[in-house]
Amino acid sequence: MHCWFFTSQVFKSLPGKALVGNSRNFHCIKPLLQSTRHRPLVETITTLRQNLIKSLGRDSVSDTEAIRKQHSRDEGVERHNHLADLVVWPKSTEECSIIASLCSEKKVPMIPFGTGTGLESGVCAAYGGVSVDMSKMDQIVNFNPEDFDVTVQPGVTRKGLNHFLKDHGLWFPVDPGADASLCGMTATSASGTNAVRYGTMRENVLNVEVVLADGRVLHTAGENRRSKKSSAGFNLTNLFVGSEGSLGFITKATLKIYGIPEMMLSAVCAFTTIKAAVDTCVQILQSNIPIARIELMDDVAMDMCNNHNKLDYKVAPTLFLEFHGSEDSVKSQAKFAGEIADYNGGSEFRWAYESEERNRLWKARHDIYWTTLQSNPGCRAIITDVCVPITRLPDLITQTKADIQESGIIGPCLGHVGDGNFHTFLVFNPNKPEEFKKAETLAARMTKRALDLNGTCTGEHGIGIGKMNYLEKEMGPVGIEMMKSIKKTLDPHWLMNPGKIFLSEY
Ligand SMILES: Cc1cc2c(cc1C)N(C[C@H](O)[C@H](O)[C@H](O)COP(=O)(O)OP(=O)(O)OC[C@H]1O[C@@H](n3cnc4c(N)ncnc43)[C@H](O)[C@@H]1O)c1[nH]c(=O)[nH]c(=O)c1N2
Ligand SMILES: CCCCCCC(=O)C(=O)O
Ligand SMILES: [Mn+2]
Repeated sequence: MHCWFFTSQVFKSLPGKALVGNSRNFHCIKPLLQSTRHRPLVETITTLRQNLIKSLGRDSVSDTEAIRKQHSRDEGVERHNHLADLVVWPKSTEECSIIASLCSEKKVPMIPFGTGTGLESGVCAAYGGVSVDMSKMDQIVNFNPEDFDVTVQPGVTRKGLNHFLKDHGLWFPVDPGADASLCGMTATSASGTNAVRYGTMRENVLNVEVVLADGRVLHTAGENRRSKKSSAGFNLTNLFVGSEGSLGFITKATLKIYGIPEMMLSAVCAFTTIKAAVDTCVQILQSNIPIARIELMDDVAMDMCNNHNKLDYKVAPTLFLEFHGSEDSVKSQAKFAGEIADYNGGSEFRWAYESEERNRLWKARHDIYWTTLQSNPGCRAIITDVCVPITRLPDLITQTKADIQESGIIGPCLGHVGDGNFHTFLVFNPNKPEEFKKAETLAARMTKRALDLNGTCTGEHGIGIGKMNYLEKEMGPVGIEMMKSIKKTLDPHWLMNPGKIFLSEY
């Protein structure tokens, strides 16, 4: 198996089991957890496997290498190739609780697995252990259309839920580009293009059921509670939003849902400079137009988007906008936004009412990562995800663009400018370490800039392994210490998804 990894330092093989697989230029993109943790011993895994089969049935447990590989990485750039020792599929909260108890008894790591569309290596098996694939728990367990809430198990994806909801004139608007599991989206505090109007997962999760590392079951807002708001004690629900599998298994999520708007109007508008485009975004938001989504794609992204999708948009910094509401309200919102765009030199406005045309436009935006890779065959990309206060965005993106242009690296800038959150895809050839080094340096410089501008290293993709280094700077020592003391309370043996989020254990 040819696999390649990159390092700013030579990979430190972990104590315990030898690394699986041979590879040229074997490196690791980030220093793994500096810990004395060992992978589980073979005999421990053998006994655990027998106990799991006894409890769950043979069809719910696998140690096949191909299945372990499939569960040991996500859609982000590869950071190492350690494999989970086992993969299990719980069919209920009770079975998930049994898995947690059996693994805890043997002190074996557990990694919740949703649909593997994460980007920061959140599901990879840094220290072996058991990958717990939640996909067989795939029911919509409680639907209250009149109260605008629904409760789903972890195998339900966002498109699956919307397919169910649409016949009721309802939808769930948080829309990462992938068809991710809703509990995985909860675990990474995911977001998407609709966040400007509808918020992120953080604002749309009312309650979660969690199986803790020792098998206990927790309902973070109280069992079956689904009020839109509550001030009853600590907000345990939001403790698990963004926990990235490090605090427990999310086995149910109660979500806010919304009426499908009477009308959705999309528009595309080109600008002469990135600054003009982003200034337009800031002014639209400051004018309090209740815009649903506003996304930026720079000239590099537009060029690849046109070529890949046979489109003919202007190759220039472009805003993708969408307005939701009654026909009158949508038209007046669009008119006002159009005037602001004109003021900033916007041109080539193209409107789309029909869902087919709108979906085509937004698919081009959602698929831009794959478009970038397919436009640069054989390459990979470091994906950045900084988020800053909206007024800081124009300068940050302009400086980032200048750095990328100076570096010679291909690096489209795009994303959720309505939230102050944007991405670059810093493309590099895996056989040219100097390109990787440039991409990594650009990512580090951009992230430092965002942190210096009172922002964050990750607006929506989470920390995983990819951003462990940045979290320490972002949160400071007391913040990290507080997070670890919470983790120690919930997972005293550090068994839930070890090797992620923190550079060191307790
Ligand atoms: C093409 C494309 C486009 C996008 C994105 C990906 C891709 C491939 N993403 C990233 C990704 O879709 C997002 O991080 C999802 O929340 C991941 O959900 P999965 O179910 O795939 O989780 P996945 O299986 O990848 O796991 C992610 C993390 O959550 C944990 N986890 C998963 N299920 C859990 C459960 N039931 N209980 C506890 N922990 C659990 C895992 O342990 C891991 O740490 C994204 N993201 C975004 O926010 N905005 C965006 O716009 C996009 N766009
Ligand atoms: C497969 C990687 C997707 C890159 C970034 C996805 C995202 O957050 C977005 O497009 O927005
Ligand atoms: Mn995004």
